Amino acid sequence: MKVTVVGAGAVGASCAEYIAIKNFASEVVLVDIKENFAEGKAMDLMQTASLNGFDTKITGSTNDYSKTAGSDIAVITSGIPRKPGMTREELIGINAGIVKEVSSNLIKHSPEVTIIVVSNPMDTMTYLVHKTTGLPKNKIIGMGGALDSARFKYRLSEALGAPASDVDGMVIGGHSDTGMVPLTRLATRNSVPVSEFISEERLSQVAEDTKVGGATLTKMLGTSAWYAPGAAVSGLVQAIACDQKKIFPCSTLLDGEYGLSDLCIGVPVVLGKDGIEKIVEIDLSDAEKAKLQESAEGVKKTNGLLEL
Ligand SMILES: NC(=O)C1=CN([C@@H]2O[C@H](COP(=O)(O)OP(=O)(O)OC[C@H]3O[C@@H](n4cnc5c(N)ncnc54)[C@H](O)[C@@H]3O)[C@@H](O)[C@H]2O)C=CC1
Ligand SMILES: O=C([O-])CC(=O)C(=O)O
Repeated sequence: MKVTVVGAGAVGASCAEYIAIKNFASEVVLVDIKENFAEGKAMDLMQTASLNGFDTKITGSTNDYSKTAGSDIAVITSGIPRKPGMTREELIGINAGIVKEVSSNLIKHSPEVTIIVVSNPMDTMTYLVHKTTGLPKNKIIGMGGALDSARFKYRLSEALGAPASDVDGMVIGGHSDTGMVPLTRLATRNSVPVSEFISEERLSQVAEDTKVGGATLTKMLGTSAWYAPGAAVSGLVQAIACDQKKIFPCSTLLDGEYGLSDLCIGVPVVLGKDGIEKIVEIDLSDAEKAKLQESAEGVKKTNGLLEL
């Protein structure tokens, strides 16, 4: 299993590290445009192999895509992150050009690749990768919901005074400060609806804190987060590489599912060796449907800024 990670910055390197530590891939190739940067990150990570006990071979390349040839999975993290006070949508001007170029380069050398898109604004960048590569829709996956759901579980665990491992919950919709739809109605603590333990008011606060999870960290760190994003990407890569058939909310091209079409947005999907093997349509309440619809309108507005 060969995995390419484009962008050896904060998220790309974190993602490569988690993939290596989980020890399921034979090879990870890091690519960056900055001279010797990916090579340096790869060397630093390889020097953790004996310490962390993994056999994955990590190499780096300065924009030489021949080194990525035959990749099974590629992750696109190249592009600029936001600074405090910015929205993800404001990154489109620079990141669209980068994502377009990177995805074209990837498929030249790996025509069968499955691409996971991370660069923001992620739902729109995922749509752009469809338009650029023409890959089948099961092979293009946007990562946002896996991270947002992890943040939802973190906030739920805080509110419940319970470990995150005792909590389950999912966030669908666009990966934006206003577009996320945390499914509070379906969140559980060890199979018991969380509404049995906390008030509606507290649950609404959990949902609001979840939606601004990325912005909150950007304000604290001066740039956006990387540990949880890297871990979330590694979970998607592992599900595909190991054919796990796990459900994650991912941004995928919709064609009538949830009453939406011609956009990529976060909905639950089954991930396995063929990438997105199924889009799972769950019964949403009228209020949840309305929120998803509103979120989709936001994503479509951002898609409208693309020069296709
Ligand atoms: N979808 C999600 O849930 C998340 C998305 N992000 C997004 O991921 C992206 C990366 O974030 P960070 O790693 O924090 O940024 P970073 O600045 O640390 O790393 C980005 C890297 O991309 C490289 N790069 C730029 N243009 C390139 C090109 N044409 N080819 C190859 N490499 C290129 C840069 O040299 C840099 O090393 C941002 O757009 C950020 O908003 C970040 C966290 C979560
Ligand atoms: O907040 C950002 O800009 C980066 C991101 O998408 C996240 O951490 O959720």
